[in-house]
Amino acid sequence: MFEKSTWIKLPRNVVVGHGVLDDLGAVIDDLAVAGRPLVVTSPTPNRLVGDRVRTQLGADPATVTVASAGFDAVERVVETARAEEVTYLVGLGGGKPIDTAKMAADRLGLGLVSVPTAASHDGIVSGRSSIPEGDTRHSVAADPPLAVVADTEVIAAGPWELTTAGCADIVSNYTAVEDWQLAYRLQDVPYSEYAGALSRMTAELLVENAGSIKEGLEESAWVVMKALVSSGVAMSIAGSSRPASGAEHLFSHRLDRIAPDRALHGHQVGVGAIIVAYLHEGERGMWRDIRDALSVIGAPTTGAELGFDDETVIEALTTAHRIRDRYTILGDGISEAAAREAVTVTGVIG
Ligand SMILES: NC(=O)C1=CN([C@@H]2O[C@H](COP(=O)(O)OP(=O)(O)OC[C@H]3O[C@@H](n4cnc5c(N)ncnc54)[C@H](OP(=O)(O)O)[C@@H]3O)[C@@H](O)[C@H]2O)C=CC1
Ligand SMILES: O=C(CO)COP(=O)(O)O
Ligand SMILES: [Zn+2]
Repeated sequence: MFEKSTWIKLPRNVVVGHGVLDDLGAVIDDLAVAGRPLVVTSPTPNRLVGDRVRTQLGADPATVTVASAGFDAVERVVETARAEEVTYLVGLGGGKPIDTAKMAADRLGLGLVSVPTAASHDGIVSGRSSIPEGDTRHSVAADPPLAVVADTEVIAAGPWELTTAGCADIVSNYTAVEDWQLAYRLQDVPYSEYAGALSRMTAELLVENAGSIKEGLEESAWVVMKALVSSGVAMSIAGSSRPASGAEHLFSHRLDRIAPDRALHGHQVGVGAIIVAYLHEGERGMWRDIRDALSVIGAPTTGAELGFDDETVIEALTTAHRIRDRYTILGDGISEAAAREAVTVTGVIG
């Protein structure tokens, strides 16, 4: 029995490769979003490639530079877009400017072109926007970018830790799907076989190929970008972040509340995925494969590597279920003893 219609929103053009920044003008022509753009960027990406992007966008496009994310930055973009009478936005950089632009584009009812300079998490391609503000850290629905132009030469030249964070965000899809299936079985949460299978396959491929993802190899940026796109598509099919966000994301959002910006999103959810895989499957489960894949890539596998002491890790794990109304293996909360055992056995603390 069909209860409702499904509206799957996806990017129309996804261009990933060496030097594709120079194809941005052609990609935008193909989208037929004629008119005046507003570039939303942050200091480093603007310095690195801002002029190269602007030269392809016609006469002297306006630019908003976002130094830190928040609703005030979204408001600044909205006001500038209205004042400049722009017809589409270009988000240039990591998650901070791209998500700011995504939320502003949604408010304005305008299209967004995403030009990531870092493959740091799947928000750079997805229909989810996450603006850190007050106690809210998790994403909300937003239209996905009309197009994604990801230049692997630019991304590979950036800090390797941003790419390892993107890898870890993908690896965490494994436990996200486990949690989603659990919620389906125990709580009748709607589950999409297509989105679940795509998301799990994306995580498994990355775990299997972890050995070939290496610093200094541009191909690694290409592999990770494709996986991030795949994860974004899974979320679009699901119409929620469920395929890519379970208890490991709740744990990360809780860490963000305790200490914003101490560690990268992807690194936190990667460590969360080790713990959550153990909670799901016990000693003989997937947690070792997840830990080993993260370790081979060079992503953190312990609380200390994230910059958190043992007690903070346990506090985050025992309170993570309060972050949002999303059923996971954490249920209504796990005991301190269970949390301590999970993080000790997996080597996340100690
Ligand atoms: N929509 C979603 O599902 C999600 C959204 N998010 C959001 O994304 C944001 C975090 O994303 P993240 O990408 O980590 O953050 P940033 O956009 O802040 O980028 C991380 C750092 O990398 C720098 N940088 C970016 N590109 C390059 C490059 N090519 N070379 C050198 N440095 C570079 C930035 O410089 P500078 O400081 O100059 O900007 C910044 O210091 C948060 O605001 C968060 O809320 C996070 C997870 C999921
Ligand atoms: O980061 C995400 C998926 O990787 C989005 O998840 P949240 O909805 O938990 O913010
Ligand atoms: Zn994530």
